[in-house]
Amino acid sequence: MDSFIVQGGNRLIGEVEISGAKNAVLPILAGTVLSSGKNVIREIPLLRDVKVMKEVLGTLGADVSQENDVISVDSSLIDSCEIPEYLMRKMRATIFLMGPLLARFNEVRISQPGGCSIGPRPIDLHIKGLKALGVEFTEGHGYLEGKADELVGADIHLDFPSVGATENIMMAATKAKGTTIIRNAAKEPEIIDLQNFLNGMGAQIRGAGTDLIKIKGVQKLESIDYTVIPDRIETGTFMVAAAITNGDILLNNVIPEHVEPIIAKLIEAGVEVKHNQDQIKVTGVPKVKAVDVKTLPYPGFATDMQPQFMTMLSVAEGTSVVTETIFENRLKHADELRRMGADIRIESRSAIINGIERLSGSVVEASDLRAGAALVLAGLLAKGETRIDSIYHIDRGYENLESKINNLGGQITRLSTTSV
Ligand SMILES: CC(=O)N[C@H]1[C@@H](OP(=O)(O)OP(=O)(O)OC[C@H]2O[C@@H](n3ccc(=O)[nH]c3=O)[C@H](O)[C@@H]2O)O[C@H](CO)[C@@H](O)[C@@H]1O
Ligand SMILES: C=C(OP(=O)(O)O)C(=O)O
Repeated sequence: MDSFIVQGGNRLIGEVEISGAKNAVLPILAGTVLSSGKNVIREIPLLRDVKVMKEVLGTLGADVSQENDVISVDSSLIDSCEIPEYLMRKMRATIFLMGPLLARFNEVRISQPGGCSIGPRPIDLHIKGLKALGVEFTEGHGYLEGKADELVGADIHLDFPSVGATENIMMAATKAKGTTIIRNAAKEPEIIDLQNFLNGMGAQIRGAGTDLIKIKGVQKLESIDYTVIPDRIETGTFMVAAAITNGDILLNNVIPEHVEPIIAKLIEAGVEVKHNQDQIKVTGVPKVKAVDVKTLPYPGFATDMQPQFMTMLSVAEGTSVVTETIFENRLKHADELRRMGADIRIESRSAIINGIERLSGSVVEASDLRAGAALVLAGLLAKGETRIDSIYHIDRGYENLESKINNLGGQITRLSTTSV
């Protein structure tokens, strides 16, 4: 397993190009199963999760090829509706295949998906929605099988605006008979991107981005050439990097509207943020001010930015409270930040953070993707050297993180297992 060695203390200054969004590209790649032709998806970020998705599509029978940031998926030869257990457990996003496979074959065979250790991540809302469309599920020997004579549109109320359940139901309903309505749907920008992608294939979906999505079933979906949106979490991570290193970073290829809650919190913390249509400039300050953060479904503050903010607030002026409401166990990075000297106390789902002068370099472990990103940020502002182990989590969701940071004047090196 690789590790990062980060030398702290450098100001990050310059320009960075934001990659395509992991959370948009994964359901979109799964959605290519819905057509029977050659699909081209552009601005693909080079991530471990994308590699896994390509492998899954290949196992189903698709012909998948990649040149730089463009992936072609010829889904005409897909002839299987079963995902092997070893692939299912590699990441959470394998679950996105459930809707498209059901739409295409009226059948699917999967096991529980894997993913970061941030608390239990049930799939009951996905199942409940798909059942409403007429799918019957049976479970046994670690596998879950779904079958339907045909998918029929339904009126579905989600108990919680789950991103994945909204996307799975949207994809399953594209070819269902009649109209499906999803109420209390998730409103994340990646859902709008999925709607745009599916409508480009000929689907009839309206309402993504609001809490009511209407899907009128169609008989056939065509292949498509589609470019995914930029990653708002990578964007936010670099914004925090500028803020905490007293840096000055111009972020290119961004959609400022998607990071409004992050911009608002940074400004509240005393950081200067300016933007035009597709660029954001963040200028840090010697010391940020304490702010309280509570994660909520979009357009609330993203849970995927909570760990990075915890790093920032660990050196803020004053006391901050960070409350995680989306995932049950997503405060583990507090333990690692404490190893670096942070003063953080956990009370239930909140972290009470007394800002200290400076973190100190240490050996820490990434427990999940964003915890890993938070530790990289911590290493950048710490005194001395920080070693971050288990960075395979970070590779799931950040394209070339070390070279992007080094280009801005940071100092990160990757050590492979043999040299650690
Ligand atoms: C690939 C992808 O897009 N991942 C994102 C997606 O994950 P994901 O789609 O898994 O997140 P959800 O919105 O579904 O989960 C939010 C909450 O709902 C619960 N839940 C979800 C489904 C279900 O059937 N039952 C249930 O109880 C989860 O346990 C969690 O507590 O949205 C999360 C919340 O913004 C982000 O952190 C992830 O980065
Ligand atoms: C939790 C995350 O992703 P996933 O849902 O793919 O595990 C994340 O991106 O922070």
